Amino acid sequence: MRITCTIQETRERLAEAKAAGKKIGFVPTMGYLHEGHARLVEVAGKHCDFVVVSIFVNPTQFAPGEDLSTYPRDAERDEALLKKVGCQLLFRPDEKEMYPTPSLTRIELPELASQLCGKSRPTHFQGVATVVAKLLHIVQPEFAFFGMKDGQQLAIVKRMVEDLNFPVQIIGVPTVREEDGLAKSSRNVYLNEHQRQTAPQIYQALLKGKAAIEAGETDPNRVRQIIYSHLQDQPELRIDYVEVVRLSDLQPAAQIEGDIMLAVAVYLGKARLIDNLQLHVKNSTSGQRRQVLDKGLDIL
Ligand SMILES: Nc1ncnc2c1ncn2[C@@H]1O[C@H](COP(=O)(O)OP(=O)(O)OP(=O)(O)O)[C@@H](O)[C@H]1O
Ligand SMILES: CC(C)(CO)[C@@H](O)C(=O)[O-]
Ligand code: BAL
Repeated sequence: MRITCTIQETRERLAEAKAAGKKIGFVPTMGYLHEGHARLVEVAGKHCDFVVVSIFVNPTQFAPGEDLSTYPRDAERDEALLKKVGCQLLFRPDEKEMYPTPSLTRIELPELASQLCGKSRPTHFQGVATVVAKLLHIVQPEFAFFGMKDGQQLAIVKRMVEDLNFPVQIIGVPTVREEDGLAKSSRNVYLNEHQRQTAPQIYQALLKGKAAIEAGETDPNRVRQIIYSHLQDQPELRIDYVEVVRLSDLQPAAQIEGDIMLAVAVYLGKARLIDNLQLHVKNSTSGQRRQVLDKGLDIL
């Protein structure tokens, strides 16, 4: 695995790979890697023959008062994990390399970015979209891989790429979970033992919402209420939001039909945790049971 810290050297390595006919897959991350990231790299490796991972804790997606300065970092462990899972190039720029001067260009998708996490993190997705655009321009991959755990981020990146005709296909990868259902996340390290025991209730709440849909619930507000009250029963959790939205535009779903997302954000101790279920619901027309499918890996 090669490691680059500059954009120029990254481009040189990529030019060599492209000249050798390699198909480039890209996995952008903020480091402190876990099995969720490893899965993205493995999926990328199955479909591409040169996998690039970036590690950059992007300051512009953190608001003042958020956890930029305490965001967990472990460069050596990250390097070892990436070598094991088959990354060919690790791009690890510092802030000066990515922002030699403050960026005066910003990419905004206000209709998508103001929903869900955007209500408590109003500048977050502008930072994400802009840095992802920069990274995609630097790496110019054929495929880029993002986790479905960050469902709003995935929807925003997909839409940006479509609207601005980036020559890349964005692939969503299903959420990797701990055995007890908690979505793997770098921020889980903020949880103390007791909070860690409570955290799987987030997934349990989402599963209750899904079970209600499977049992025939047709009212999105009722599904939302079921998830909400399960979370409310957990004394340590503070709910940021519970929403049932359409995946296409992240607007509240008017009905339980088609591609929808049950999405949750909670505060638990020092951590703000998000999770979601992305479902495809096919309502029956002639008395058959409704079909509720988990949306899987995007078809490549
Ligand atoms: N459990 C997971 N399963 C699948 N993909 C994941 C998982 N966790 C993170 N990812 C994906 O890895 C990529 C990099 O994410 P990031 O480095 O922010 O990790 P994270 O664990 O989500 O961190 P954070 O705790 O800040 O949310 C994103 O595309 C994200 O969706
Ligand atoms: C996509 C990303 C690397 C942009 O900084 C970040 O938001 C993340 O790790 O999900
Ligand atoms: N994976 C999301 C990055 C963030 O919360 O800043």
